[in-house]
Amino acid sequence: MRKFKMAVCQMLVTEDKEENLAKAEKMIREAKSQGAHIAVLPEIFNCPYSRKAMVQAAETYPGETTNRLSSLAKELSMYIVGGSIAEKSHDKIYNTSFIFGPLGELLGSHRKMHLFDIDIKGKITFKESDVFEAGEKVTVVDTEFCKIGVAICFDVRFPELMRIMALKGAEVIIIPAAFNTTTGPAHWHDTIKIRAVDNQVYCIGASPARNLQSNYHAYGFSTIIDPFGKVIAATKEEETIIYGEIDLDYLEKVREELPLLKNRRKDLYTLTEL
Ligand SMILES: NC(=O)CCC(=O)C(=O)O
Repeated sequence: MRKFKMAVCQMLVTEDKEENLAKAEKMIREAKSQGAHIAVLPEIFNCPYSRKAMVQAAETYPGETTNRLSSLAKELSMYIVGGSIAEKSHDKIYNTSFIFGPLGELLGSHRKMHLFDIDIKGKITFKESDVFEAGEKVTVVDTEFCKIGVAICFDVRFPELMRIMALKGAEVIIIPAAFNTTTGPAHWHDTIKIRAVDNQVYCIGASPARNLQSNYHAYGFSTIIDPFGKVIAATKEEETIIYGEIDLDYLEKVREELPLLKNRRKDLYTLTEL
């Protein structure tokens, strides 16, 4: 199939894990009823984005959250990009996205590679590395439609990672994220857009809705951008689902008409991973 429908579930995440899992399920069911083939959840969707909550909610794989996502993917016969959760592995915790196919099978998982450690004076200080270890591999999964790259939030700021995914064949890059109200307005829209334009991919940014009861105020503004940089779906802070059609023939046309990937000077520069 050269065209398929993507749903981004911008869910409101609360302190109640069961409530979050039920909300995710409800939104994914709604996405399916609207004809979506792939549903995407936001970064850390089963608990608040805080050190204490993430440590408490951490689960091994397989575990409660991933079992539920896998069963739902199978029942609905759809792809689910499970945002991310705190994944416990041995004595470490990772910020991990689990991706399930329509048989409920695990297609891949991405452990956030770049941890969100920032200190913008008087605005926002966050040290994700107090909780998480960084992941070490680039994630591109195969689906019946195309290859899909998955990276998590702060990862999107590293253009080499996005380029490697495109060079590994990704035509869609999905970014479960939770930008904040300082860097969100400044960088979220432009960063997602330029990653789509540079790599001539569909770029999908999936945020939680903004919860003013929580200590960390997610920016929201989930979006789907096409390979020419056009916003094909977007929202603001509220809880909602956005939908967009991914058209692989259009992507091919953009790549033919504006041949960026083809015209790289590999004789002069290269990425060492490839
Ligand atoms: N959860 C995150 O990685 C937040 C990233 C972010 O807000 C940024 O500015 O980058």
